[in-house]
Amino acid sequence: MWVTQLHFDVEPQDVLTSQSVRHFGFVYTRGSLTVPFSPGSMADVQPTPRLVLVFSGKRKSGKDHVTNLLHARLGAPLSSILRLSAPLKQHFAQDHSLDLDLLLGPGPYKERFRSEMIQWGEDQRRNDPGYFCRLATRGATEPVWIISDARRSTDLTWFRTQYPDKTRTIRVQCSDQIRTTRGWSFTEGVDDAESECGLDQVQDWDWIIKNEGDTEDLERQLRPVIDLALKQD
Ligand SMILES: Nc1ncnc2c1ncn2[C@@H]1O[C@H](COP(=O)(O)OP(=O)(O)O)[C@@H](O)[C@H]1O
Ligand SMILES: C[C@@](O)(CCOP(=O)(O)OP(=O)(O)O)CC(=O)O
Repeated sequence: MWVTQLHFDVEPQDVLTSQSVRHFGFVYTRGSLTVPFSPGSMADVQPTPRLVLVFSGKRKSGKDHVTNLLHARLGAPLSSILRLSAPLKQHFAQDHSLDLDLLLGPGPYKERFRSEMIQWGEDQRRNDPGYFCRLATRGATEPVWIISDARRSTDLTWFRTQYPDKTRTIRVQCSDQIRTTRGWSFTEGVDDAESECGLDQVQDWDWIIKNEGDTEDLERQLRPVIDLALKQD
């Protein structure tokens, strides 16, 4: 087997906790990583998408609904949905013996653990604000990335720093009344915390999508996003 030396500008903790590295044998010395050279191990190199669509919005605004619709319109070979909360939930489910599928779904199960997950995620981000961005995107090979759930300005900064010419930001909005019909109720410590309010002051969204329930209207609003994604292919 060939062996190649790659230099990474990372800390040991970063490498040792990454999912992809767990899948491949390696020898790590500070600042460099020796990886068995195989097509699989190339997934470890930070990939370069052609377009990064970063969505955000308050809970029950419909981020998953809107990004699922966009993904359906663009198709799987062109795009993939990447959730920043997925690696967070995966770690959290493992540590606390929880049902990962239910945590990932839209139902009430995840709400029972939301505060704790926020806390746990913030502890990880304190050392490394890009931790979940990097884990969520690692190994993604599709040209168009649909990031479904930015929540903090550090999330936007991470994508804009990594992919300055490729990142576009989209805010999903709807009234609190409609969010309530979707199961939302105000929870202290969640709806007034950074997880939900961290991007409230942002003004320079590339698009704002009003997701108030009308599918035709939603499709119309997504048109310029879809056109951009298709044009870049
Ligand atoms: N435009 C819509 N039409 C019908 N149902 C919707 C629409 N937007 C969201 N929903 C539903 O509302 C619930 C919350 O939406 P979701 O996409 O999970 O929100 P978020 O990811 O922002 O928390 C889900 O059950 C979803 O199917
Ligand atoms: C701990 C979280 O990652 C949980 C996010 O879960 P979801 O992304 O499922 O939430 P909504 O879709 O907005 O309802 C939040 C965070 O602050 O990181």
